[in-house]
Amino acid sequence: MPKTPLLDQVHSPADLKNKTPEELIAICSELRTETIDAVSQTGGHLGAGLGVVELTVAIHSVFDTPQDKLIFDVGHQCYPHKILTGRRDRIRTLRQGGGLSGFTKRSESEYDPFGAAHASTSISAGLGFAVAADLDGRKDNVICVIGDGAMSAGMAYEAMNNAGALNKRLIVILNDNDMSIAPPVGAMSNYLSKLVSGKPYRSLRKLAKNVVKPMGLEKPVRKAEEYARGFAMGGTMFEELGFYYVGPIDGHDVKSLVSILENVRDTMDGPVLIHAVTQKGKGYAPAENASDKYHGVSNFNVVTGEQKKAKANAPSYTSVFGKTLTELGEKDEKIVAITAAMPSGTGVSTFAERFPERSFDVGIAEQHAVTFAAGMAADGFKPFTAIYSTFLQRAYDQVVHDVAIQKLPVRFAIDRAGLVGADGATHAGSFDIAFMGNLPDMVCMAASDEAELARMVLTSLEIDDRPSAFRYPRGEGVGVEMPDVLQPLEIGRGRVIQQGTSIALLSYGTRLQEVLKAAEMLQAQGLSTTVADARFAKPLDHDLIKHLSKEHEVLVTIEEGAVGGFGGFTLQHMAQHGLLDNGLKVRTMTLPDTFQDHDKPQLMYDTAGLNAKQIAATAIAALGRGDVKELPAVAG
Ligand SMILES: Cc1ncc(C[n+]2csc(CCOP(=O)(O)OP(=O)(O)O)c2C)c(N)n1
Ligand SMILES: CC(=O)[C@@H](O)[C@H](O)COP(=O)(O)O
Ligand SMILES: [Mg+2]
Repeated sequence: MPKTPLLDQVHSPADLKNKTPEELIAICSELRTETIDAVSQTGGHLGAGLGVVELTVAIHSVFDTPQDKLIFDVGHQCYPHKILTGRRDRIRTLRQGGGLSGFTKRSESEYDPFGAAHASTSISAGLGFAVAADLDGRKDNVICVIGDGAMSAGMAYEAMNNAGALNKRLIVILNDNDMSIAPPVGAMSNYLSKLVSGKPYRSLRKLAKNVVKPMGLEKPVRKAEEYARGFAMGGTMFEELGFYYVGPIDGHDVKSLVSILENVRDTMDGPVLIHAVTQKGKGYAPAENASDKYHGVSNFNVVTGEQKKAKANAPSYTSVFGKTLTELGEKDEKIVAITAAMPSGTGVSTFAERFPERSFDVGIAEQHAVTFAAGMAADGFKPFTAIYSTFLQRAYDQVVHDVAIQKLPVRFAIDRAGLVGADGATHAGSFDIAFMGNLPDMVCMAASDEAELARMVLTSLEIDDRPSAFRYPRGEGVGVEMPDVLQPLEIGRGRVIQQGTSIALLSYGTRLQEVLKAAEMLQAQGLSTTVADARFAKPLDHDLIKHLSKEHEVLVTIEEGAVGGFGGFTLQHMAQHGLLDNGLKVRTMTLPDTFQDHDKPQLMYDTAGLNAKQIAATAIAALGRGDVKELPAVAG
């Protein structure tokens, strides 16, 4: 454990009050060391937190949190904040089962007034707090810390548009480190760079003049001054939106930060945007020098920065998607790939290396990504929109209104389907089976292994008269052999993997491996078991379902998705076609109807009851035969 004598005396933000600038600088240094040491043991998001150490210390020393509300956008940069707000003793449990969340979370601390993990929500939430305080007659300060990447999303502008009009007391700190997960993209990013490069950091003296004075002026005079100042600055978009713009300032100069924040706190009467320039990974050489600035890391050696990555036994699903799409792209010039700020996370980067002109990183803008794809599809292109399941939630109206209703052939590559582990409930890909499967004309597939995924990419390419989607999980494939020549799947046809007579296990997605293990357990009990891979949740394979229903005593569906998904679709079909009328025992195994906290995926699936033993136990319990020993429904 690093030596941190000053930080050891900080038990809550109150202990940061009345410190000298020199003491605050020393605390920042210790806080940085402590953050690095903790994440070296737990893994997690490191670069972003290192970039906001000074901001975090300055904010907590100036404002009265938790009465004043500090809202971190995304929340992946909040580890230093957790250390300062009474959670230091658990900081080495970050992202571990039962431990601290890797994001801000209301249930974890009163210092986390608003939970996050998806980007660009902070200004909206902050404005909500500001208005609530105002309506209650309280003078709380509300401080939102939002990154330049998160500033690319429409929600941030919707919020600023509203905030500028409402003119409430709201402080937005734009943490501009010129990085998203990948290098930031878009005109806004270029604009911020121009703002930063066009002016040296504003000195404290100049800022004092520019911040304190105008804020003390009467409103009409202040307006005139703002215009004049806007011209001097070249005019900032933020000012046009009704924010008082302060910056650019050095986000690592804790002394200046404290002065500026005090000024803003004591003089503002409307929305203020403080443009702080920071460095992602600041103060830790391996992070500063890494191309991804250590955005997300596994455990690592603090001295060398070397990350301890487990050896891969099979290619990841993401890489199989990226590689397959690139191969298909060689033969079909109409294929285009779209990512919303996750080029490497989705494997679109592989396609982009080969076809830069046909790849589009649109920034953190899932809604736009989907409608942008719809536009291209309407004009004869074949867009693959690769978005994590959890982030696709944000673009649901675009999926419905811009794609599905117009029956446009947008292909949705839904990565991170199912439970994702350490990122927890906010990132779980739980809902897409249900929310995509209930859309007319949508073709929905789930890969059970990496070879199946490759075939689904091709199948999706060939579906050119309506939208289609295929889902696959985070992490490694199963290690199956990849086909030399890809064959598309027949739409709406599943496959029987092993034929039995008593129990039918109908799997949708990568639980198939657990289902096969469950089948072995059942066979060992003398229960003849059929295993089928549904492949499609829409259209359902009616013949397969009929066969399974008619030829077995028990039918169990298994999926890595929330209630109302594949099992629900299957049950509804069976009910409407009389397949439930003859005593068949049906069980649907889904994720539980709860938001599951972070843990190792295998353990989360245990809690969800979706591992092999639990599948076998469910089938046996449904069978209800006295001569068959019931299995305990615990770890598979
Ligand atoms: C809606 C949504 N899309 C994508 C992501 C994935 N994501 C997490 S952090 C991040 C980059 C954020 O960049 P920025 O706001 O600049 O913060 P920094 O990491 O640079 O501090 C992205 C794209 C997300 N959390 N939410
Ligand atoms: C904070 C965030 O949303 C991302 O950084 C996310 O943690 C990435 O997850 P993967 O590691 O699955 O790409
Ligand atoms: Mg950034």
